[in-house]
Formats: sequence, C-alpha cells, structure tokens
Amino acid sequence: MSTHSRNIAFIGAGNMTQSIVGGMVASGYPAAAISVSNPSTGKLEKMASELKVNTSQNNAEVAAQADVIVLAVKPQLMADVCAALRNEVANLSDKLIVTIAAGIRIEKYRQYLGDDIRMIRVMPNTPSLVGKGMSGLVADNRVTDDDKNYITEAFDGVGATLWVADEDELDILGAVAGSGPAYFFEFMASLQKAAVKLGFDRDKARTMVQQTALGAAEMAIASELELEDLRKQVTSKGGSTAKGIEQYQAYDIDKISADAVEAAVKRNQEMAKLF
Ligand SMILES: NC(=O)c1ccc[n+]([C@@H]2O[C@H](COP(=O)([O-])OP(=O)(O)OC[C@H]3O[C@@H](n4cnc5c(N)ncnc54)[C@H](O)[C@@H]3O)[C@@H](O)[C@H]2O)c1
Ligand code: PRO
Repeated sequence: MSTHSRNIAFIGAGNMTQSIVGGMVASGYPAAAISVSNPSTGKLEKMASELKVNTSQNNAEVAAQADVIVLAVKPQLMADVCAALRNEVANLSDKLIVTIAAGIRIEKYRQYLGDDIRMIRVMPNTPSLVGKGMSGLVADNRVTDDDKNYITEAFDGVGATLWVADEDELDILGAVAGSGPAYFFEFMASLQKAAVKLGFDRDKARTMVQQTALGAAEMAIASELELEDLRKQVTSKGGSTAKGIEQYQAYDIDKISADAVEAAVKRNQEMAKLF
C-alpha cells in the first residue's frame, strides 16, 4: 500500500498531533485520509477548518476506519484510552499501531491492546509543524518492512527520521530531540530577555534572536566543521564574544545540558513504570 493511500487516525488532538498533522498535510498527505479524535471540540474545529481533516469526538469511530492508529494522548491516560479501544474496535491486530507517548514500553501496550498488535514507537518533536521535525523510531518484531517504509515516509514528510536500536535509545533520543525544542526556546527566550534588559523592544529582540538561531542551525547543518570549531570562528581572540562565552562557561553549560538530558531520560524511565 503506498504511503498516502493508508487511512491514519490520531487519538488526541493536542500540541504534538497538531504539529504532525499540520506538517503531513503541508507535505502532501491527503487530508481526506487523516482523522483526528479528541473529547472536546475546540481543537477539532480548528483542525477541520484549517487542515480539512476528518474529526470526531469518538476514538473508536476513527480507529475502526483506520489502517494506522496513532496514540497521541498523555502517558497518564494511555491505559484507559487503550482499554476502551480494545473493547470497542475489532481487529486491532490488522492495523498498524503507532504511539508517540514518551516512556511507555511496547511490552505495556501488548498488555493494554493484545499480544498480537503490530507497533511502532515514534518520538517526534513539535518542529514537525514546520517540516523540521526530528523523529526517532523503534519497531516491534511483528512490524513489516512495508509498515516501516510507510511510517518513515510519513515522518520524513515532517522532518528527519532516525531509527534507533531499542527503546532505551528512544528514551535518550526523546530527552535530546523530543524535549530539545523546549531547551532551545528557553535559551532563545533568555537571550531575548537579555536584549530587552539593555533597552531593545521585544519585537526587535525576538527578530535578532530567531534569525541568529536559524542561521546558526543552518550553518551547523551545512558545515562539516565540529560545532566547537564553528563556535571558535565567532570568537575573536581578545574580542567581545570571548567575554560572552566566558560567562556561559562559568556556569558549565556542558553540565547543564548533561543534567537536563539525564533528568529527562530518568523521567521517561519512571513513566515506563508508572503508566
Ligand atoms: N509535545 C511534545 O513536544 C511531544 C513530543 C514527543 C512526544 N510527545 C507525546 O505526545 C503525547 C501528547 O502530548 P501533547 O504535548 O500533544 O499533549 P496535549 O495535552 O497537548 O494533547 C493531548 C490531547 O489528548 C486529548 N485527550 C485527553 N483525553 C483523551 C481521550 N480519552 N481520548 C482522546 N484524546 C484525549 C486532550 O484533550 C489533548 O488534546 C504525549 O504522550 C507525549 O509524551 C509530545
Ligand atoms: N514532550 C513530552 C514530555 O515532556 C515528550 C517529549 C517532549 O514528556
């Protein structure tokens, strides 16, 4: 079955679903083949009017008609949502089940949905909305090559994909790339505040910060140099950047990042036990 001919249903219309579906439609996935369900109507109405996808307040209804079901609710709700699908949808084992939830392991979904499911775990991130997502993927051993190609193509449409070796690696990828946009936004916001503190208005400060972030990211992608060497190119001896960088190094930015990623990995592991 070619990528765009599969009917795909998203269970949950939150931030991540809106990013992925927005990116999929923009990259040419037919809106008519996409359905989204959510208990409340606000997000559904927005998605129906802006993206022309099918919407419903009934999870089982969209899941029953789909070839691919994407579970996109918070980890805390996953057990209940899966139990209801198992009760209300026949032939779950005929469908490809994809989950984007952090933490929860495939073994747990087998308990929730049945031993015979075919499951891929995807760890996406919100820049999928603008076609610049980074999605990590791992599959159970029932998943076919056709399923893998399908889901790779769908998520390539909203950015880059990276198959990882196992679910431990997916936890780490999630802590770096899934959570990563939050770290970058936090840093960008702090740089914006620093410019505002020195007298710039917020709009001008934001323009400076966002264009600089974009330029740095594109250079990092285009260049074969190490990131550290790109940093050195900006840092003239005895110049102003050297003084600025000294301040970051005084707070041990490597330790801040390592602590952040390790804390996020730990939370993924906790969620695997809790939910
Ligand atoms: N936000 C991210 O950056 C990100 C990145 C990677 C993975 N994820 C994962 O994606 C999942 C969703 O995260 P999010 O940030 O989009 O959360 P969110 O809270 O924005 O969205 C969850 C949606 O689920 C809906 N919902 C609640 N109960 C439901 C039910 N019974 N049936 C159907 N829908 C229901 C909510 O109304 C909400 O719209 C989580 O499991 C999270 O771990 C999120
Ligand atoms: N957002 C989800 C969380 O905070 C998963 C990665 C990004 O748990």
